[in-house]
This record gives sequence, structure tokens and C-alpha cells, in this order.
Amino acid sequence: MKLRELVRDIPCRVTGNTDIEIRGMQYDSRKVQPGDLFFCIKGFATDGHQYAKKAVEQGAVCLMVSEPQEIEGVSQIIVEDGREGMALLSAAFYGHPARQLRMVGVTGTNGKTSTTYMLKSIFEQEGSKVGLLGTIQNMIGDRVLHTERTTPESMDLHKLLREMADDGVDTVVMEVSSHSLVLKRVFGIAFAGAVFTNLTQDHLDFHGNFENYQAAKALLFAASQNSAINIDDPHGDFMRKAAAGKVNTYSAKGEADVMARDIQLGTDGCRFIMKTSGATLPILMNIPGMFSVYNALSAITISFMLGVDMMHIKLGLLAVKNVPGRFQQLDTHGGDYSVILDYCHTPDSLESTLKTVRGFARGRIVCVFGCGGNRDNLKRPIMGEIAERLADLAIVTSDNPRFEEPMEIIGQILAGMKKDNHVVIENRRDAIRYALEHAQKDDVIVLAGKGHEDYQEIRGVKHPFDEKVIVEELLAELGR
Ligand SMILES: CC(=O)N[C@H]1[C@@H](OP(=O)(O)OP(=O)(O)OC[C@H]2O[C@@H](n3ccc(=O)[nH]c3=O)[C@H](O)[C@@H]2O)O[C@H](CO)[C@@H](O)[C@@H]1O[C@H](C)C(=O)N[C@@H](C)C(=O)N[C@H](CCC(=O)O)C(=O)O
Ligand SMILES: Nc1ncnc2c1ncn2[C@@H]1O[C@H](COP(=O)(O)OP(=O)(O)OP(=O)(O)O)[C@@H](O)[C@H]1O
Ligand SMILES: N[C@H](CCC[C@H](N)C(=O)O)C(=O)O
Ligand SMILES: [Mg+2]
Repeated sequence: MKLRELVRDIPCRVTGNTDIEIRGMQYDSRKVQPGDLFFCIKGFATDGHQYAKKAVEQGAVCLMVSEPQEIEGVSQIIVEDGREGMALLSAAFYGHPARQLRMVGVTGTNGKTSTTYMLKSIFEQEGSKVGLLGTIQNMIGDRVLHTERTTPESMDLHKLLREMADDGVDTVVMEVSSHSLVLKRVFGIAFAGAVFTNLTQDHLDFHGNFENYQAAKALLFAASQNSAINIDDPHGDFMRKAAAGKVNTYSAKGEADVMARDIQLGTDGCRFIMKTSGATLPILMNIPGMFSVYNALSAITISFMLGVDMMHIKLGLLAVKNVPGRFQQLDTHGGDYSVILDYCHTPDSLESTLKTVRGFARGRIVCVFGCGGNRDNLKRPIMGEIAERLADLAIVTSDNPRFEEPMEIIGQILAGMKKDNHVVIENRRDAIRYALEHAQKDDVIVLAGKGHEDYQEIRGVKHPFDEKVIVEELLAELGR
């Protein structure tokens, strides 16, 4: 694409030759190829402008900058805000794929991944080809693509949306993390639908305080034509006020546009009656827990607003199997205890998972958990308190320590624990071994926090660590 064409509708100033051909785009100098445009992004760790020269040496023919560079022989696109510029330029470069797609975004502290899986299934019932973007993986129909981020960088996002549109996808359901909203990864995208699941403590390391975290989430509703809002959440009203388009609320407790009544929670699933002012619909799902009722309500509300008929919604929810690593029951090969793998890594999700288990457990609840390093440290003692209150035995261990000292993280978790129903085993494999070795009849062992992850990140290195595999190996080792 010619530079002149690329910048036609972008608020910017251009210096140098605009007749050049832009072959590709890159925001990491280490990946620049000849003919690329290099985005200079000011980051937290470093400033992309520092790598402009290197990018040009590697063949970049154009730079996008917020601070003009004194480099000869290269065109420069000068923008106010680098991240906004990157979002707009990459959308234009890839031919505005989001405009061809029905874009549905899901945000909230917990339940994003689970809700996107429900939505994918609902839209597929309707006959749509669905693209999915989120924490576990990206998908084009049934084709799975690896992902590093919950919400990709804008340039990667538009590239992927182009691939989806070209592959016949008509609807995209995506998790929109609060990081991505602040860092403008979805800037400029007009969403057809947006979902608010809930807002509880997490990511205060990044946002600084809860108000900023809330304001970040609200950005999605300002960019959507339709918003489905959980009005049982104390922050639902804030999201409703921030919404620019039509709003429908949902509730499992009181009055709302979409309500759940006669909720029945079972070991393997849940059922409820969905009620609106004009309709009722019995819903059955194979995923347990009150949080699944909320996630289903959010999916129902937005699909209803987008015109999906009731029967497709009902069948779509019925078809959703376990979302990988979310309340996933592992095989204990005939053992008289059970093991549940769950991605609860926030106070609220740990609480809702342990309460769900409490609802059906006949024996002890044993909770193996830790907290991730280089993430919100205020949640650590809170999660310690929740684990000792709701589990019979807590095994405090490591999650992804990243660049922190595991025992320091554990110390901060223990600061919230006043009872003595816990043991500390820093090595996570040994912690799981301990739980399996000491499992008693009817125990429910909850492996909390890492869910679908197949690695443990220590000092920048991702070591293989798939808890499904580890449980298999340990059961064989222990002869259980
Ligand atoms: C806090 C955060 O999100 N940071 C993201 C941000 O990093 P940054 O702004 O600090 O970038 P930086 O390292 O200072 O670099 C600035 C620029 O220089 C470039 N650079 C750097 C070095 C070099 O040699 N050459 C070069 O060109 C970089 O590519 C970048 O463009 O921009 C980077 C480039 O896109 C991201 O990789 C990085 O994600 C980091 C790794 C991260 O861990 N993000 C997590 C917290 C995140 O985004 N999580 C959410 C999920 C949260 C949830 O579950 O709710 C997500 O959506 O995944
Ligand atoms: N609506 C909900 N309310 C509270 N907890 C929930 C809810 N939905 C799921 N959970 C719990 O949170 C965990 C994570 O769920 P999920 O992966 O769907 O959330 P997420 O918002 O995508 O998380 P992340 O920000 O890490 O991507 C689940 O394993 C479950 O324990
Ligand atoms: N998207 C979340 C995932 C956390 C998963 C947990 N296992 C941890 O490492 O803290 C984050 O990046 O904060
Ligand atoms: Mg997720």
C-alpha cells in the first residue's frame, strides 16, 4: 500500500516521500523487514523511538513517531499518541477488517474467557462462522491459533481480523482486557456488542487504583452500539452510564431486562429460567457454579440484543462443554476423591470456585494455590484469607513467580492467614503431590490459578508445567 493512501484518513503530519510502498508493519525493531513501517511506541520499560535508527538500518522505509527523528532518507508519520496512531494505521493497512465483522467484546475481572466460549457456541448455532480471541487461544471457526496475550496489540489484532474476514468469519467474540483498553489495543473499533461481567480486585499494579481500573473497563461501553451489563455488580451502574449505545441489564437477583429465576446448581451443571418482559426460556448448561449462571446471562443478553433467536441461544448454551482449565474435572482413575483444575487467580474467582465446590463436596476441600509474580500484590493476603476460610486445607505454593522471589509472594499470602489449616510447599509440583498423596475419601482437590496454562514462568523462562499432565504423572508415581 502506498504511504499516501495509508495516511489519507489519519490525523497526522507526514514528512518525506509519500509515494513509497509500505510492505508491512512492525512495532518491535527486532522483527523489522525491508519495506516495513516501524511504529515507535513509548513504553513502560523503554521507548521505541530509541530503536528507530536500527529499524531503518534493517530496511524500514517509514517511521511512525510522536517525536520526529533526525534520520535521513526515511518518511515519517508524526502523530500525537503513538498507540492511537498504531491502531488507526494498522486498521487502514489491513483494510478495516473490523468494519466487515460483527464485533462483540467481553470485559470484566472474571468470566471473560468463559463468556466468549458461550457466545461462540450461540453464534455458531445461528449459522455464523465465528472468530474467537482470548486468553487460552485464538480461533477461526475450529482452527486454533496460539496467542500470547488476552487481547493482542492493535497491529496484531487487525492482521488477525483480516485473516478472519478473508476466511469467511462474520462474527468475532473477543476478550477485551483492561490493559488493552488503556493501551489502546482496540482503539477505533466500533463494537456491535459489549458485555460487562463484573469488577473486583485485580491488576492494581497496572492501574494504580480501583477508579482507574473501573474507568478502563468503561471505555469498551463507550465504543459499542449495544451493551449487556451485570446490574448485580456494584459497578454495573457506572458501566451503564458510560455506555454510548443501547443498554440491557441482567440480574440473577432482582429486576433487570434479562433475569435468571429458579436457579438450580448441580455438580455437573446448572439450570435456570431466563425471563425477560416478553419471554421465558428454560436454560440448561453442562458447566457448574453460580458464576456460570452469570456468564450465561451475559451471553444471553448480548446475543438477544444482536437479534439471535431464543432457540439458538438455548441450544448454544447447552452445547458448551467445559471451557479448558475452567472448573475442569481431572481423571483420578477410579480414585475416591476428585481433582478440579480452575483458573481462579483473583480473590473473587477463588471465592466463587471454592463456594461452588462447597455446594456439593461431601468430604474435605483441599486448595492448592499461589499468586502470580509481577502482578497485583494487594490481592495476595486477601486470597490467603479466602482459602483458609473456604477450604479445609490450603496448600500454599507458587503460581508463575516471574521475576519475584516465590517465598516472598508466599509470605504476603500468609499475611492474610490467621488459622492453621494450611501448609506451605513452595515447589508447585510437590504441592500437588502432597495433595494427591494425602487425599482422603470424598476429598475435592482444587488446583487453583493456572487452569489451561501449560507452563510455569520463572525469571523470564516458561518451563513446561501442564497440571493435567502432572496429575497423570504423579498418580502413576504414587501408584494411586
Ligand atoms: C503492561 C503491558 O501490557 N505492557 C505491554 C507493552 O509494553 P511496554 O509499553 O512496556 O513496552 P516496552 O517494553 O517499554 O517497549 C516499548 C516499545 O519498544 C519496542 N522495542 C523494545 C525493545 C527493542 O529492542 N526494540 C523495540 O522496538 C517494543 O516492541 C515496544 O513497541 O507493550 C508491549 C508490546 O506490545 C507488550 O508486550 C507489553 O505486554 C506485557 C509483556 C504484558 O505482560 N502484558 C500483560 C500484563 C497484559 O497485557 N495482560 C492482559 C491480560 C490481563 C487480564 O487477564 O485481564 C492481556 O490483554 O494480555
Ligand atoms: N462471572 C464470574 N464471576 C466470578 N468468577 C468467575 C466468573 N466466571 C468465571 N469465574 C472464575 O474465574 C476463573 C477465570 O474465568 P475466565 O477465564 O472465564 O475469566 P477471565 O476474565 O477470562 O480471566 P483472565 O482475565 O485471566 O483472562 C474461572 O476459572 C472461575 O473460577
Ligand atoms: N491474565 C492474567 C493471568 C494470571 C494467571 C495466573 N496464573 C498468574 O500468573 O498470575 C494476568 O496476566 O494477570
Ligand atoms: Mg480470559
